[in-house]
Amino acid sequence: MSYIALESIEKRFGKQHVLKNIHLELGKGEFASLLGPSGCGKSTLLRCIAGLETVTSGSICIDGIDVTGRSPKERAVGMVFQQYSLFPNMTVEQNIGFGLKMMHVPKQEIRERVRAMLDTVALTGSEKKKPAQLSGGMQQRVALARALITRPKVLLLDEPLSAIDAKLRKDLQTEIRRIQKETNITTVFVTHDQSEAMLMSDTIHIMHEGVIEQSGCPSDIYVAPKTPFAAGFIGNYNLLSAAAFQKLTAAEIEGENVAIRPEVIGISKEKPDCDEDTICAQGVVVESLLHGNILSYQVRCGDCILKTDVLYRTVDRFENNAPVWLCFSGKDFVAL
Ligand SMILES: Nc1ncnc2c1ncn2[C@@H]1O[C@H](COP(=O)(O)OP(=O)(O)OP(=O)(O)O)[C@@H](O)[C@H]1O
Repeated sequence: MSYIALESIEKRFGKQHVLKNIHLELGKGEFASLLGPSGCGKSTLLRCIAGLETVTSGSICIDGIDVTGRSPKERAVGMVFQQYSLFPNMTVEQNIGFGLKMMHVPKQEIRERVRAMLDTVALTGSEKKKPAQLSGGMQQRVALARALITRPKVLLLDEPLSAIDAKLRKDLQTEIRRIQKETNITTVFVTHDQSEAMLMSDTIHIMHEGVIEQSGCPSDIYVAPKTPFAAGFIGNYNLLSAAAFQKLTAAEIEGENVAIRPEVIGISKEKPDCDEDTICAQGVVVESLLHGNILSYQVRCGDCILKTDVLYRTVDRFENNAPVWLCFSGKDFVAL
């Protein structure tokens, strides 16, 4: 049975229809991401699960209990937001223990649970510090500890890493996942960053204009997007109309569109020796950009521009306007 089950969720703000017939199920201990661009309804959906927004229709069950009409407190959810929202005048340990104090938990027990939680979030030694003395990443770990200490049934994370700089953000992604696994807490994570969702999640739900367009494990979504939107959002796929693709390659396809990942397309000066399953097209380099160790080319082939990503490990680099050949396996494109 699902630990969290959302059935036919609709949410309207006046005339604006923000969530449309959302179905979502999570197993106990699952880490699910809601992934989508700004304004697609991710935070609203999370707030509906938390009870901070009421749904227009539909039902929400947590641990077998219908919580649709219940207050946030009655739902036993812990939440972490983008803003750290810690109490600035309290120490780290006071911030973490606050929820337990409100629940009138005995002082000795609060001390023990705070100590254990400091250990879980790797903040032992910082207990007497005030939030202003901590880095952004440390503050977010305090926020996480504060959300977890009351042992909620569900952890809801609303873009908790978006205010944190890139290097630290990578560390915290791994750290949050470690803590989530260690506590086995069922978690819904909102992000607009596809690589973050890929790295952290058991399941990804791609949202677009209030609808869940595709759900699945990260690798399945990456290799087999089901809609042009999913393909554009998750794998930086090349998207071509079927007609344009056929003109270019003469390949037989079913569907209206074709999606090809940039990294499956090879680029070379000469036409490569290839078997009948390989598709080759001649083109001209329009642009090249170096992203770390990945060299991204844009190549004009007929009426289309195709992106191709190659590992930058040699001194060879095609200049703009250089004539090139692109080739990829006939198995490596997705018809949508
Ligand atoms: N309380 C509200 N009243 C009216 N409209 C709202 C309210 N909350 C959200 N909306 C609208 O609902 C839509 C979805 O917003 P939401 O914050 O859920 O999107 P999001 O995908 O989380 O985007 P972002 O990443 O920018 O927060 C937006 O058009 C927003 O303006």
